Amino acid sequence: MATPLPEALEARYLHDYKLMFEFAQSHKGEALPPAYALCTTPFEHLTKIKIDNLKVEAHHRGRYILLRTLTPTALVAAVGAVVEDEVGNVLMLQLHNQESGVVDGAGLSVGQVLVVVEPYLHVPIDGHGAIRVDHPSDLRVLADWDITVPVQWRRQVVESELHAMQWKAKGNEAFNALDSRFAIDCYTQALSSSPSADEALTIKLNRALAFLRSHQFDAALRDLEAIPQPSEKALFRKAQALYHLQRFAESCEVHRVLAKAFPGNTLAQSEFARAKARLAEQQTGVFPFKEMQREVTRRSPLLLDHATYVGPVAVRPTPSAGMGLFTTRPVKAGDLLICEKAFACTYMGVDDFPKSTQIELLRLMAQKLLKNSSLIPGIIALHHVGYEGDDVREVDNTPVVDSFLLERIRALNAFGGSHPSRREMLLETWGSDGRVPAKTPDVIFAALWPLVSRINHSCHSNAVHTHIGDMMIVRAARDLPADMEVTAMYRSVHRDVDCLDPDINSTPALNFGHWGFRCTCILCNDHEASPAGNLSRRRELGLQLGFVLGTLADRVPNPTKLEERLINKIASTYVRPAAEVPRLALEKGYPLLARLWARQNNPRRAIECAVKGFEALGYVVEGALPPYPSGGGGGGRRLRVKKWGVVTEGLVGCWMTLAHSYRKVAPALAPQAQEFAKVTYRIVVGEDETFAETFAWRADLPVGFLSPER
Ligand SMILES: C[S@@+](CC[C@H](N)C(=O)[O-])C[C@H]1O[C@@H](n2cnc3c(N)ncnc32)[C@H](O)[C@@H]1O
Repeated sequence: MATPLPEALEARYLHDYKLMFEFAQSHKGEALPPAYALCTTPFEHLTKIKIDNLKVEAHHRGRYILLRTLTPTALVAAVGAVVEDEVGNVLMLQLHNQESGVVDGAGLSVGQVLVVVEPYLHVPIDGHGAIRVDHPSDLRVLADWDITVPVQWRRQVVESELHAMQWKAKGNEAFNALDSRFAIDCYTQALSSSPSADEALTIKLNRALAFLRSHQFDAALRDLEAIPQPSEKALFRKAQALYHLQRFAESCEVHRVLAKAFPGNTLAQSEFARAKARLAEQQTGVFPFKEMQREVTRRSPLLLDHATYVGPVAVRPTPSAGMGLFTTRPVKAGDLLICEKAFACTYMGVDDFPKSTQIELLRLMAQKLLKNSSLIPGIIALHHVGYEGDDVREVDNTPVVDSFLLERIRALNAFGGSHPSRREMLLETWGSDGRVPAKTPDVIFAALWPLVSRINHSCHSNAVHTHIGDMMIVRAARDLPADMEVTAMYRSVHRDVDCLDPDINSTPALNFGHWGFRCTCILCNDHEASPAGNLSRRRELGLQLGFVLGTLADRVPNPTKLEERLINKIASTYVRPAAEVPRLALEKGYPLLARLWARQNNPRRAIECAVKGFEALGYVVEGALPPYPSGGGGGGRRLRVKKWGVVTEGLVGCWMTLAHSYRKVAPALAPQAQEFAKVTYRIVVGEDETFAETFAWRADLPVGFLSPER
């Protein structure tokens, strides 16, 4: 018989429950404990231990502890619950990286029986002690009928002789009550209660649906593939499982069979269309970018339903930076190299506890892998120098994954950020004058894009990654030959004023410590070779220029000699030519001056400044400066970027200013300049489908849209 929780202890539980929240507060933001191995010993070889025998900060290898929750689980920093052992000793349980069923909503209910294998009693310096479970597979949530559950802890009477179909009915009931975990347990019990062949098929079909709902797509497929002559439902569910595993070609194959056999299934038709759309994206790299941009201003969380496209790139070893990404054929500036759906992605409000996105991302990664072990090899192969972990994939016939290994992978490979890339670009071009979509929420995201994570860093990168929701887009930032290593910028150290301060004991190149490398790009090398006096002067003048330009931008433009003098002084702090070492300190100066001259109706000065702006960032632009052919036809004059420099958000507006000014003095060059604005926009925003609508706004301004026909 089930025993109720002892009433006499109620007051104490309440006290402990309160304690739990205090405990959670004291663990908030606590770093991970030292890495420890997950339990790889089969359960049958473990022996039981009680709370009283646990030693502080010890991992009790070869042991397990049987616990019952006295409170519901609650999520504060980690998931916590008060638990007791069989003799009524009480302790906190602190769970990490567990599935949503444990984390969300009601979590684990009161009276749930659990096993923690090889328990670890962790006592942080200033906090309360707890059995801490970092590896999700070290926690086993027991079904009521599990033989390990003591009789007095059983919550319901389970007749030992239920028939398969009675278990199935129980499973259906749980499924309808949205308890997928319990439903799966019941169906599994049904399958081991000697069902007839036909009954087994129905049970598997039902269990597959419960697996689908709890995102266990591998397990759903296993059940469905065991059905010899798949029914309409079986085919539909199989197509769904394959879709969610991003196996779109196979999903379409199954849909084709389904459509032929059951042409009247309209839901299947629309799902088939969805799978075909994903397959087309995967194969062609053509995405509905405009719609995606619209979606991310409307939706939260910003998770999009799209495929991953791998363009002309491949992962290969590099001479000194581990693996890297290389082009497989020549590409042009702006070409799409990758458009990747995140493996896992989490968003939080900017005011949330800053570490929580990282903690949640780790949990999502762990859960996705545990639920779909076919994905484990691809993720654990990612860069993780510094922690090896055990290479055990399965214990007691259940997939396992080392949380500390995943944490290392997260730390070295995941990206985080705030604004969507388009918003960054809009802010850069228009400032905060209302052009930024008002509804775009301020969020912090953290996500893992496994293929993009193979790209190594360079401060002068030849590719740019941008994102729309959880889709990461990588485009070439200059023309690249075949077999060239693709690089991207992890962190913009050369724009960070603090990094440029020679008095502070940091140089840009050293700012990659967390990733374990020292950057040797041309910018970092030049920075280290530059006299300290030049660097401090550059920083000081840069701050002055920022201030002057900031005030100018807000009022009626009136460029003066002051800005030009400051810009020239900054230029003189660089020793090597800009075509070799781009001058990032001048990133904003010339483009803004160009814009101001254009507003002053002085196109020639505007063109001069815009071109200087490109040159300062390492560009070699041909055909841009006078003399221009007379007669307005342009005489076949071509504007040509002979060499691309650093691609920045601000340069889109600079190209538009150039186009605006050409309209007055060399009209044939205007559309050409605008085309370069579009390529630059494509690189820094990820797509150019929203280019026209962005620049149609305030067409009268020097950075407004020009050609009415576009
Ligand atoms: C996101 S991973 C990049 C892919 C990684 N090279 C791999 O083997 O999968 C980041 C790691 O790559 C290496 N790395 C990235 N950029 C580098 C650079 N410029 N120089 C040396 N190592 C670099 C560092 O070990 C860094 O921790």
